[in-house]
Amino acid sequence: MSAPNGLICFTNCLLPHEDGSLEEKDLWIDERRGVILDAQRTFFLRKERPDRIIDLGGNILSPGFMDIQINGAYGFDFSVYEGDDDAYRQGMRTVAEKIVETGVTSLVPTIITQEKSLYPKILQLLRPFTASKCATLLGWHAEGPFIQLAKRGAHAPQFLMAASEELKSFEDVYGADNLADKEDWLMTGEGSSDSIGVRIITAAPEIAGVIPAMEEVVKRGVIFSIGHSTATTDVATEAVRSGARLITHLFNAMPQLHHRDPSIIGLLAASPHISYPGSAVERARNSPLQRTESLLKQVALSNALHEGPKAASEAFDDTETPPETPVVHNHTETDLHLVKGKVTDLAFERPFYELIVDGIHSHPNSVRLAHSTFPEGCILITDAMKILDPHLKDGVHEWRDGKRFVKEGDKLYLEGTDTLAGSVVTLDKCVRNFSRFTGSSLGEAIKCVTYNPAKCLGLENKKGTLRPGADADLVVLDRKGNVLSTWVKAADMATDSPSPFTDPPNYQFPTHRLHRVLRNPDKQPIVLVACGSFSPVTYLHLRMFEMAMDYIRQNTDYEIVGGYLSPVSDMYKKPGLLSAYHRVNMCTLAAEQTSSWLMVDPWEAFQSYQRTAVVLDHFDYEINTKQGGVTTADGVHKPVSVMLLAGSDLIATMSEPGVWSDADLDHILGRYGVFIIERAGSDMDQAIDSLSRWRHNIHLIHQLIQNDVSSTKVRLFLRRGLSVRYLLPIPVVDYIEQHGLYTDDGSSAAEREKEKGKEREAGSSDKGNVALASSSSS
Ligand SMILES: Nc1ncnc2c1ncn2[C@@H]1O[C@H](COP(=O)(O)OP(=O)(O)OP(=O)(O)O)[C@@H](O)[C@H]1O
Ligand SMILES: NC(=O)c1ccc[n+]([C@@H]2O[C@H](COP(=O)(O)O)[C@@H](O)[C@H]2O)c1
Repeated sequence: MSAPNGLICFTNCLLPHEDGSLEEKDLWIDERRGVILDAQRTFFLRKERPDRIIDLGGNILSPGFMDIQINGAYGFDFSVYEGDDDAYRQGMRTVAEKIVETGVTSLVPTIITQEKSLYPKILQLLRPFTASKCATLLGWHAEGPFIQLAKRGAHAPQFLMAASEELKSFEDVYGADNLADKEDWLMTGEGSSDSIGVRIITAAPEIAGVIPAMEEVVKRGVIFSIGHSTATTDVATEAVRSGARLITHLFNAMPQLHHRDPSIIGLLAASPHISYPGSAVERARNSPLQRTESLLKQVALSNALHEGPKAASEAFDDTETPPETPVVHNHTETDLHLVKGKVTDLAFERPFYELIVDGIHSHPNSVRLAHSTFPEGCILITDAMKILDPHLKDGVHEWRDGKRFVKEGDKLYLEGTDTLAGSVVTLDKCVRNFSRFTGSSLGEAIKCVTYNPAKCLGLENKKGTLRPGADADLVVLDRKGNVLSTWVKAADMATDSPSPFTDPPNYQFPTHRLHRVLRNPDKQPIVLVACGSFSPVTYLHLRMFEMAMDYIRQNTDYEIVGGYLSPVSDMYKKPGLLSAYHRVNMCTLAAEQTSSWLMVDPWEAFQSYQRTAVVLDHFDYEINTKQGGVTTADGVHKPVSVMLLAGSDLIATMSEPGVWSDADLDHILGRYGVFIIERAGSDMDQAIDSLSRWRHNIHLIHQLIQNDVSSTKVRLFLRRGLSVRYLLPIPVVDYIEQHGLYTDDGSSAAEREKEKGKEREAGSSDKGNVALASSSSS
């Protein structure tokens, strides 16, 4: 028998291709590594078979959706930082956990114009974030403050500014660290190392200093997006030539299409005739920015003198007489096409553009106009505000700075104004709307929330795609485009499951030895959980808890309120693994008869294989959610920290490729933490070498009296008829004898071979003299 390989095959489904077509095909993923596999290689070359085959009943299996502009959701606003880092991180986590119900598996949190001093702090907190059962937060999108007053929408006018010192102004505002070169940027962050950091800045290119700063900022890996702007065609074109790659919420907060000066919107149909000689920065310094700058001054003056912010109407540019059509600059005379339908390839790379397809921010005709002009650049976004929550009712809601929003269906506006302020539409609804508004297929609509945004961000090998090696972020949709389930890095988010865990029949979480009241109210309560085969349980397994107890008492602020052995499921199929029934019985005898505080939880043992991250979630759920944690003698509730207890050999496997997924490691070591017991033959420092980013949550405990008893050696002794007394608790020895366990009977020849291989390894290692002892006695 072999250990489960974690392979899942989705079958009977339609897969979207990157060109927008749909094809009936299977998809293979690797649950342990959280990635998509090359089905041909896995099945035919590696001759692997899936552990699980999931029949999707003819539904669509799409890459997970990506939202590159979202201001908040589920009550949390990425733009509001109230001085508490933990509260902010918790808000990020809430959004990441809940947004998966809308099919979104990665997103770029967006902050609108802030008071200057807040940027460095918030952007630091918004470094990439991955955790189990959560969508990935890819980085940040900063909209403002270098934007056009006249097109500010809901941005606070007093915080808008010009970039008079060009690059320095950008560094002053966002923080030089946050604008560091992409190679350095993540090094100081707290995100996981496999994070792919995304930084987007929305700015108005006509604002003084923006274009001159742009080339350097773009060179450092930041995506530049044109938005909240009154840029003329010349200026907008200049911005793209200087590196702008995206247009922020097309049609909104920009001049409307004018045939003589189509401005930003016109970039979607950029003509091959557009061509400018000279350096981009020089051109920018001498370019016709004066017109827009003088408009900016006029508006600022009118604000100061008259009615305040409202004076700058969104439509003010429409009252301007459009200039003459700019002169065609391309003088090269080339042969013209003779073949119908052949179009000149543009040297000018048209920017991607965002569309809010809620039926409110843009008319369906406009959506269709944009998409049919440049389908490859189309990206759907929600631009959602913190009240985005598909379960929320219509009404008035608090925003910030004493302002309030009104939500009417998918429409959201500032109370007492007509100003649209972001949206409350979900991205899956945008996909459905888009398909209906444009008449495009569902596959083409999916492309606008998967492949197109991924390509814009340069992530098309990792996200928004079904390419082998990409993250297994997936959404199952019915043929109407409704989300049926969402997977992040191969983990099923089970969005519609009422309880997060499946319990075995008649299961009850053991609490009879859990201390409900802390002895010392100043300490933090902690529960230790040891996961393993326990085939059979040895004295060392039990001593691990005693060693941890001594260490915790002497070195930490924790107080242990419980300790649990959690035997692994039979599905783990490790050589020498006796049935869960016997392993749980032996652990129970050992705990109940030799310890005053240890318990055995059979939850993991009596069901299909559960990853350790999920097992820790289960303990957290039982102790903190269901039991409500513990209390102090004064009745104050305290949540209990759940921590893994493991030997250094187990922790060493965390650096082996393919055994633990990155998301699980982040969950186990980032969210929970571990106490590691030194084990002969497995160097502790080496074991945690690649886990340094979670070092604060990793505690190393040396064995002061070395004991290298292992279950493998015990099984070997039993097979040879040798005594195992004083290696295991006596009740366990008696149980083994009574039930005739660990003889060769009952296991297949193949299993016996594997087991013997393992025993040979154990015997020949310097861990002990099993081979010697057994050969001298046989
Ligand atoms: N002698 C030991 N020293 C330190 N840790 C140990 C020792 N024996 C077991 N452990 C730890 O106990 C936990 C449960 O281990 P497991 O049940 O797999 O025991 P094992 O003795 O390693 O089993 P096997 O020999 O079957 O591989 C693991 O975290 C393992 O590292
Ligand atoms: N990805 C995972 O969650 C993962 C990987 C390897 C081992 N484990 C756990 O480690 C424990 C001990 O495993 P071994 O008995 O193989 O040392 C088991 O409980 C097993 O479930 C978990």
